[in-house]
Amino acid sequence: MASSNFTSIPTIDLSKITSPSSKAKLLYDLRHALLSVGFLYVTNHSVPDHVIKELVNALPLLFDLPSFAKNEVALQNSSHFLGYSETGAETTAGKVDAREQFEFSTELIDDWTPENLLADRLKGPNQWPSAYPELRQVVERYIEELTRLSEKFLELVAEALDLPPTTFLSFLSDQHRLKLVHYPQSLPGVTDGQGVGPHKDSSGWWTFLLQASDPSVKGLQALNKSGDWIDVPNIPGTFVVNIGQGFEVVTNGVCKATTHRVLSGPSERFGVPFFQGMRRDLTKEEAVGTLKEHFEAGRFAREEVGMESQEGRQIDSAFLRGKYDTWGETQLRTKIRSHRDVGRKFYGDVFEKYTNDD
Ligand SMILES: O=C(O)CCC(=O)C(=O)O
Ligand SMILES: [Fe+2]
Repeated sequence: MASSNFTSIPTIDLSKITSPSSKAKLLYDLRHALLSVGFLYVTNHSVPDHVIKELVNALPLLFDLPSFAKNEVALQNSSHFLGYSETGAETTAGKVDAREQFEFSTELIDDWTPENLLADRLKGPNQWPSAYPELRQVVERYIEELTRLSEKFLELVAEALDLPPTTFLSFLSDQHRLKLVHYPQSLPGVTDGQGVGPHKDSSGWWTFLLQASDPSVKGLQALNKSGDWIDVPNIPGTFVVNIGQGFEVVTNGVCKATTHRVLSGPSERFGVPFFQGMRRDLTKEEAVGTLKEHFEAGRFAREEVGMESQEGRQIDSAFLRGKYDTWGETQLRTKIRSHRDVGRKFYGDVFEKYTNDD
């Protein structure tokens, strides 16, 4: 296997599933990507072209809507953290991100009552902008396709890690989240501004990112194990796939969530991350304990596994450090810390606790 210190991102061709010999090669390559990189591209992923194109075409129209049309679906209205947040409303790694975004999820009803887990309040309906009625169908179709792809992918991941294909499916949530993100072009004279700061994805299992601008538009970078930032170029026909913090926990740190960031640049950029969700009621005990023996058994005990750069190690991972009991609570904490106005409005009882627990 190649060195862990990656300088480019591997590509996994999902059409190789069809024959046993090419599938063996796919699983071998995937295992390397999982253990040593944490970032990969998938090609031949079977998501229909037209589903992707319709979404890509919708993005400039959506972000061109006047402010009042965007703010009609403001994230501040939603105890589920679903809706529009304007540039300046989000911070990562202590700095303001230069991006605006619409956050959607699997369409669910809000049936939360105070007797339920507080984190179950994250579950609820989307807000759809009335100025763009066609958007709902486009987004729902895309979420449906990505839900399917991400489940199929999770089965391959299990096989690549010597586990039965369905191993990870029981950890899945009923709610997956999708963000439509717009990074405005940076101001003249400003180079390498923060589109989104260094982070590991905290929404769950795996992220499937569509880089939705022209391939000449750069910005996304992943941190390798020596602490160098590696460009993740936009390759047409692919999704960028990366490990989230939940998966890092369940694999006992054998598969690390890779730290990444987006730099803003001279051209505007669109990105569409799909975050495959993890059960909100999953406890740390269950997450770490279920596959502990498998991941500690020595089969992954190569020098580079589990290694991480200094900068990567410093990324906040509250669930891993055992601060809160459930995955859902950790996710709620992250959301409240990123969107403090929503936190104050809907989660006043826990706001101080979650924002002052460093
Ligand atoms: O826009 C991108 O390319 C990446 C966005 C991202 O990493 C995130 O929102 O978690
Ligand atoms: Fe991310």
